[in-house]
Amino acid sequence: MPSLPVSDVAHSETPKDKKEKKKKMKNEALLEDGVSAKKKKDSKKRKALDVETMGSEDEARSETSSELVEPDTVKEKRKKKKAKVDEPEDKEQEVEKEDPNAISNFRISAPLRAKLKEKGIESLFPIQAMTFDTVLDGADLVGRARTGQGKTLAFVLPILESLTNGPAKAARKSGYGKAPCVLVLLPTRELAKQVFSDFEVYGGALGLTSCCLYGGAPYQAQESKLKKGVDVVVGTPGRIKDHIERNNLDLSQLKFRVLDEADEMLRMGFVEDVELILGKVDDVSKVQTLLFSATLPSWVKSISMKFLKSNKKTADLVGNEKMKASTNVRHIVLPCSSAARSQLIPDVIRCYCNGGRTIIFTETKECASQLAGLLPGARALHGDIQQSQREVTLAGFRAGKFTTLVATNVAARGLDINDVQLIIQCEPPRDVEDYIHRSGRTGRAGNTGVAVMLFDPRRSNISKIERESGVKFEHISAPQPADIAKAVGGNAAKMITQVSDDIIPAFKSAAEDLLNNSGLTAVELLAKALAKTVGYTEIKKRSLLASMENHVTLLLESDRPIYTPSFAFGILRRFLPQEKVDSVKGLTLTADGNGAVFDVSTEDLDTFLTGSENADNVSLEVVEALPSLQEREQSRGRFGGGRGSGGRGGGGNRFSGGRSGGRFSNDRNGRFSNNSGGGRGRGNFGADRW
Ligand SMILES: Nc1ncnc2c1ncn2[C@@H]1O[C@H](COP(=O)(O)OP(=O)(O)OP(=O)(O)O)[C@@H](O)[C@H]1O
Repeated sequence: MPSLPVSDVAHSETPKDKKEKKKKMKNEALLEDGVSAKKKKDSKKRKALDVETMGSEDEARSETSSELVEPDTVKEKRKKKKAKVDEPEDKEQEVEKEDPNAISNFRISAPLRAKLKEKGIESLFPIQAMTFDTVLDGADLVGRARTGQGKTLAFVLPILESLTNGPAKAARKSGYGKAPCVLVLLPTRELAKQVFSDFEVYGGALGLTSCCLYGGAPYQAQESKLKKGVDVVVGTPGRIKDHIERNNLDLSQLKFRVLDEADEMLRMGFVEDVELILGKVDDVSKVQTLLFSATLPSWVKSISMKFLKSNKKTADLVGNEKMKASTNVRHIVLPCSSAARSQLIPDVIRCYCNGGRTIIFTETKECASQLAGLLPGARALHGDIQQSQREVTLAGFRAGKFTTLVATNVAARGLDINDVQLIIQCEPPRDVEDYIHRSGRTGRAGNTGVAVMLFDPRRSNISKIERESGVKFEHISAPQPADIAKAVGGNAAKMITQVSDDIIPAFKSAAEDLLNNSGLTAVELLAKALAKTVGYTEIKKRSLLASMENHVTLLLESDRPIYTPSFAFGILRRFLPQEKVDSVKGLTLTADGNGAVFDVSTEDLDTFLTGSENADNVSLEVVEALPSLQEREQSRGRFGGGRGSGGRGGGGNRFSGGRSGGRFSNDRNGRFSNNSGGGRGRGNFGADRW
């Protein structure tokens, strides 16, 4: 474990000092689970960087795999080795003294250091600092850190150094037609392109060449790059396998293989392709294998034993920490029926996106297309969209040409897009890993963000995700007009004050007419102008339960506990005609077992309230905030849904943790099979979902 104390600055602070200090504090705050937390939790030293037992206890005993530890001497050793790379400049020495993670403290050569600085990177993030020497010195590695904490550079930097100044240098071939020495496998095309671009930028600084091989793009350009020869190949398993089978790709010279987002790649059914690709290396002892992800379910750890050497190292910045999702993200849940989603989402964006970008995740491709069509200015990204269009869409989103992307899980993993402030999940995902990765598209590299998950209280169960991700969800209800006005009013005012004064004369007489003839005060008129500026011209009251427009939420209580929905409906029938009882939406029991809440149309509100006044021992009132509600699992289990007290059987598939359909499953022996029955898993796996 690296010993990375951060010393205080004793001398009087220069502006540069202040900048460094600020950055350092930011990183410490961001990575409190990693490095600075260590300082705080001296007594619990091993908690933050916990050792992951690889496979079963027996397996672990038979292995020599170990967690990363950094004895005191390593830092000195690192300094000596670094001195061989080149001499530090004076100012670098200063930084080095202050910040043990400063890039000048690592064996990073001058051109790479310059490139990092050009990109604003002056010190390594904890996962990078922790694994740099290990990878450079030749070990296999399993690395886990939360989303957005820099896992990509954790493998890119030491690999590049190894190839140019380290152990792999001697073996590296050069010249026309050279076979690659690095192979990086990723689950999606978009992610492959992103990682490729890091290799291009940083590898380019060291004279190394890279290419990206992914499906949906023409073969020819990829073939000609391979023919010319490259140092690094990044790609998706299916296309890489195709190139191997076409004899375009020679893996005999490989020095590094990287499985990024390893669990997703294997879960998607790429396991056969991955095995075939990794099996192309004759002498495994000469190749280093690195495996990274923010989530490493136990079955991935088992499979890693097959691909990685027995003396592999593990760097786990999540470990046994309860919180597996990003700690920089505000995790929120909001009840909403599927019918109300498209009306609600624009207001959620208004309230929470803070002027930045939003990614909305849907469960199916069809939903993504439909929703993108309904939201002004939004575009869809999913597997049925042609690759060339996918690239245009993502490039447009990155460039800020539009600010709302509606995507399937194809965008859930790894994508690093600047200024994504808000993630909306239209319903709880099937797996906790999906939740962790989707919400991790915001709150990256020290920034903060908001992840809002919509759920239908009658259908979804969020407690499994809460339990397994360690997230404590903040419960909110649909933004009401006052919330929206508050959230966007400031923006609107800013937009108005930014309009040039030169424009005033042209509109002055129209403004005077309005003021004189509208019957409204100047403030009232200005309020209208502000609302119009941000496109909000109607007051729409929403229900709290299903977030439906022109509906309100009522709480029903009686002199007896309400244990079942049918009991609640029975009470309503005592004072309402059947057609009104049938119009009730989303009836859900309260957690205390004493009441039920439901939505009714504002038109029917009077009928309901008057009816209840005439009924004995019944109380009915409009609620402004939702009480705690029973979850589906709880109400069925306790009060007779016929699924047993665990609430997990039968239709519990969605949250059962079992992997349905063509998903990857593992049996007790740690052997893996793709239930879809052969073929490339991706095509068979959840065809409507990606
Ligand atoms: N040392 C560093 N200093 C500043 N920024 C960094 C550093 N390392 C990486 N970054 C930036 O942090 C962001 C997140 O990095 P990266 O995409 O590698 O995260 P990740 O851990 O792989 O996330 P995910 O699990 O979502 O794939 C990127 O924009 C990257 O450029």
